[in-house]
Amino acid sequence: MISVENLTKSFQHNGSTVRALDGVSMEVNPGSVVGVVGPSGAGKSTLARCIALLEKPDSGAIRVDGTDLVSLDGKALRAARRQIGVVPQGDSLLRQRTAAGNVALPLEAAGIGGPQRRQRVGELLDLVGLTDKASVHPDQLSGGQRQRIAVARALAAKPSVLLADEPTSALDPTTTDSVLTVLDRARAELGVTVLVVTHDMAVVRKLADDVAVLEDGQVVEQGKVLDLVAEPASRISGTLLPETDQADQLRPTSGRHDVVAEIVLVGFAAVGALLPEASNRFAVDLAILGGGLTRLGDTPVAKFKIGLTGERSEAALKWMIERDAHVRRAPVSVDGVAAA
Ligand SMILES: Nc1ncnc2c1ncn2[C@@H]1O[C@H](COP(=O)(O)OP(=O)(O)OP(=O)(O)O)[C@@H](O)[C@H]1O
Repeated sequence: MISVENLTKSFQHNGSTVRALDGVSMEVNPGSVVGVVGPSGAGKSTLARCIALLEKPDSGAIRVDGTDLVSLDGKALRAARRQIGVVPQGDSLLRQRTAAGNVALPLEAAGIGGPQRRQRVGELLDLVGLTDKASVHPDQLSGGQRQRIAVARALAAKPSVLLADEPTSALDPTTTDSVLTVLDRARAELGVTVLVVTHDMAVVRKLADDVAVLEDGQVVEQGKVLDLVAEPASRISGTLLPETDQADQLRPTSGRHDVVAEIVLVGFAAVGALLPEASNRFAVDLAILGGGLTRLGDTPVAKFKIGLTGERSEAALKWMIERDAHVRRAPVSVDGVAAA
């Protein structure tokens, strides 16, 4: 478990103080993929650099299994750094070295030689799906392939945490997917905890179990992605789920309903069965007025604006809430007609 506690970090810039981290606390569960998101300048990279022990915070603690890494120096600090593999922002491979040579770098630094090194490099190239590119130089690789080699290099010293700073920036969606697949494999096959700093919500959508949203150096939201999307007021919900109002514009004839509500359904069972079952069980007509279905990781998640018509509409809605549907009521006007 990594626990970041009340981290602060300021920089002097043109005579003024920039507070890059302003009391950041977060918990990272072992073996999870955590997305750190937020606008440009929010402090994401500074947080990543502090966790990677490349930057010393002004105050606060970074505990890994109870040990505060901020207080370490010398040999203990170098040993702690090896526990954290870093995929730096941008193109970080050495041009004059082959793909295999780049992956081998941390092993050389650790004094691992000969057959052991060759075997480990082979395993890592296999993990990132680039065995056939072992003797190719970075210039002959695509942007996505270069990033996958950077991931392999970051994993070479068998770290327990992999930290990737904007690993998919400047990549097209297909190439982004290939890099995300590699990060997912690192977690699944090596049990590595993955922390991804990104401004790209597609990364959170496809990969992250947990997310922390940074703004002006502070964490303004954090938690499990599937929990946060169910909270209507969460920022994550607003960005990751289909927009119900926009879809409404395509369907202007929402008409009169006894109850109008916005509903979030998480998981196959809820998405597939809850609405038809409620309609049947309570003999209500159920219209979908907007919204849609998406996937977060492997989990289907739906957000619909629904209109219920029939005497037992309220009971149907209550029944769905009891079965873990997350419901927000639409404003209802005085004559009982739901405002569209
Ligand atoms: N070495 C530095 N010297 C001076 N200011 C810095 C330094 N590093 C970061 N900052 C400032 O700290 C703030 C946070 O920067 P940081 O790079 O951590 O944000 P970010 O969320 O990663 O942004 P981006 O998405 O644009 O990379 C910004 O105002 C930035 O200008």
